Parts: sequence; C-alpha cells; structure tokens
Amino acid sequence: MNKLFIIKIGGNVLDNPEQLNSFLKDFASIREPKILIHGGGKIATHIGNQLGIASNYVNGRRITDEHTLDLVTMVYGGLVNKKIVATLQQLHCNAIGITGADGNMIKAVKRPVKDIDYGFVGDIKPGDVNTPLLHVLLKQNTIPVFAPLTHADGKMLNTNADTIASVLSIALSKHFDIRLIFCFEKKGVLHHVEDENSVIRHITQNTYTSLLQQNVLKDGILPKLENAFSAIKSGVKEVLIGEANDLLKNTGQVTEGTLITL
Ligand SMILES: Nc1ncnc2c1ncn2[C@@H]1O[C@H](COP(=O)(O)OP(=O)(O)O)[C@@H](O)[C@H]1O
Ligand SMILES: CC(=O)N[C@@H](CCC(=O)OP(=O)(O)O)C(=O)O
Repeated sequence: MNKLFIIKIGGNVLDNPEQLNSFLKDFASIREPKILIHGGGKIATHIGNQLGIASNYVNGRRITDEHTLDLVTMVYGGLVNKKIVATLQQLHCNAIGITGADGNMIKAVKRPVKDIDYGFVGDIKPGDVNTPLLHVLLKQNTIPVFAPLTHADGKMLNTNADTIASVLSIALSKHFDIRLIFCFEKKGVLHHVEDENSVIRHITQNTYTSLLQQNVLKDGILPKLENAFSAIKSGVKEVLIGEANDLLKNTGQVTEGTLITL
C-alpha cells in the first residue's frame, strides 16, 4: 500500500505567523502523498471577541449557535483556510481548500441534544467521507487542505479538527499506509504540562487509562488523545502527537513526540 501522511495543525501555531510559515514550508517539502487539516479555535475566539460573539466550550467542544456558526464558517472556511492555501501555492504545493460541504467531502449529523445542546456541531463517521473524490485529488497531486467544517441538511456544521483528522485517516486506512500526525505547540503529550522535557514517548491503551486516572491530561489534549486512540483502534497504522517544528522528523524513521499504540 502507498504511504499517506495525514497531518493536523492546531490553533496555537496557526495564531503565530512565523511558526505557521515555517510549518507550511516543511509541509510543502514532504514528497509523499499528504493531506492537511487545520484548526483555528483560538483565532475564531479572538475575532468573535472583536465582534461581540463570546466563545463557550464544553468538554473541549465549542457551543455553536447561529452567530457562532457564521463566525466559524467565515474564520475556518475563509480566513484561515485561504491564507494557508495561498501560502502553500507560493511554496509550489498545489493545495486545494476544502470544507465538508465542498464536493460533499464530509457529511455529518447535527449532534443530538442530550445533557448539553452543542448547537450546530457536526458528528461524523468514516462512511461519511467522500473517499473517491479524495483519491482523485491525491492521484493528481492536488493537496487537500481541510477546514474544520462539515455539512448536513443545507447547513454548515462546526466539527473539531482533531476529529476530522481521525475520521479521514480511518476512512482512507483501507487504501493507504497512514501515519496520522497531530502537530501542536508542545513537544508531545507531557507528564507535566509546564515542563517541555517531560514528554511521554509512548502511550498505550493501558497507560492512557492510568494517565487519565492521575489527572495528567486536561483541556485540548483530551480530544486529541480520544481521536488518536479512535484512529489506531480502527486500523490506522501509525499515530503521533508532536511539535509542529518536528514535522520533518516525524515524517521520517526516527520520530520525536508521543507515539500512540494499542
Ligand atoms: N499533559 C499534557 N500534555 C500536553 N498538553 C496538555 C496536557 N494537558 C493539557 N494540555 C493542553 O492541551 C493543549 C493542546 O490542546 P489545544 O490547545 O486544543 O491544541 P490544538 O489547538 O493544537 O488542537 C496544550 O496547549 C496544553 O495547554
Ligand atoms: C466543535 C468544535 O469545537 N470545533 C472547533 C473547531 C476548530 C478546532 O478544532 O481548532 P483547534 O484544532 O485549533 O483547537 C472549535 O470551534 O474550536
């Protein structure tokens, strides 16, 4: 099977133009087939504050009302996605910006209301991905750049970017040897969040359970690990969580950061 890198870049790096440019330069230089998924929660929060739209997260997921949906559609599908695509084009990487609605790439269902009403948040399954269209793009070396947006019943929906990366990886895992890499601003999953030298090099299902019990994992690292384990359990070959600066090491043989296995 052919190798495919599925790479997710998070909000803290997107918010720093220098770090983002350096990351995109590295991404453009990867010679194997690749897909990029970007977040942007931090930028949406910042622009929302300027527009008087307050951000409200529960369990790492944004509560998305009508105004917030307009905000995230503009910020993720417009500003962030198109800036990345334009930069990649300048770097001679033929990127194409995609939301879940474009080419029916990712269909979703609006999250059912249980204890919490998340509003216009989309839940997805691997079967909801338009893999034939992705194959066409990859075959002609057009590089998909996904915004964290899906669609259902004529509306856009907001979907966590780590989840999109995981579901795309699962959907494509029958046809490619996938390495899914979550890139963010830390060196990996850390024993002590303030100590960059405390990287946990390897997390298995068992150590994951004990880290949860020890309360080592908080905030945004929780959905990242949930999605990492969901991918590895569903047939994705390799999953890594590491620093954006280490992208080229993490696409090679000797990796940095945190390796996820069963
Ligand atoms: N044990 C941990 N290791 C690494 N990061 C952690 C840990 N516990 C909490 N975090 C927090 O999780 C954040 C990553 O989640 P998030 O900000 O959502 O990233 P992204 O936008 O890249 O998805 C880190 O910036 C850090 O503050
Ligand atoms: C439903 C939901 O929470 N969606 C996320 C999508 C953006 C995202 O995931 O951004 P990062 O990867 O930078 O955190 C949000 O609006 O924050």
